[in-house]
Amino acid sequence: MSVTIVYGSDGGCTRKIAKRIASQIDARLLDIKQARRADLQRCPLLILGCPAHDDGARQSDWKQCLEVLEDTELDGKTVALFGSCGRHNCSANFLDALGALYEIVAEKGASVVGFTDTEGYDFSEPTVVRNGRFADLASDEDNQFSATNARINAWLNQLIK
Ligand SMILES: Cc1cc2nc3c(=O)[nH]c(=O)nc-3n(C[C@H](O)[C@H](O)[C@H](O)COP(=O)(O)O)c2cc1C
Repeated sequence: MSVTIVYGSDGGCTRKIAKRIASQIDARLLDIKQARRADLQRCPLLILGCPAHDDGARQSDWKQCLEVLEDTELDGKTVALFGSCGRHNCSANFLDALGALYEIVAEKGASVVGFTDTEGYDFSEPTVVRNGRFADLASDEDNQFSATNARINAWLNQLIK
């Protein structure tokens, strides 16, 4: 299956996770700064990666380039989301950036796959929880980086199915 991973990253954590995911599946890797609508449009499985920055806001490149995603036809497409986040003083908005991306792709008719159990995470009010689970791969690179590989594998198993 053709897979495209589009990510944004300020500090490199999300890029690192994107590379780990790409190394396990046959995926094309694109920074959101370089992505064009056709890149997002032509793959059956689109994976979007975004860290939480500034009180749960989307990372800066995702803010600037969001129209690429907004202009893409996603009806009937399969989309998976992943994010890196953390910082002890951010637990109230842990993964909010992903919640906003989830809303955009779901409203455009995409089917979101790859959910993660919330057990073991430190958070209070995440907007990306759906039916009691994170609607994405949630990586806490600041506090729980040793758990990331196992979380990637469990999430990828759902996507590959
Ligand atoms: C300026 C700044 C603001 C952050 N704000 C949040 C936040 O609101 N919520 C959260 O869960 N994590 C927050 N974090 C933690 C980052 O999401 C985490 O370090 C992530 O791995 C960074 O990804 P990147 O290296 O790909 O940019 C923040 C980090 C920084 C540097």
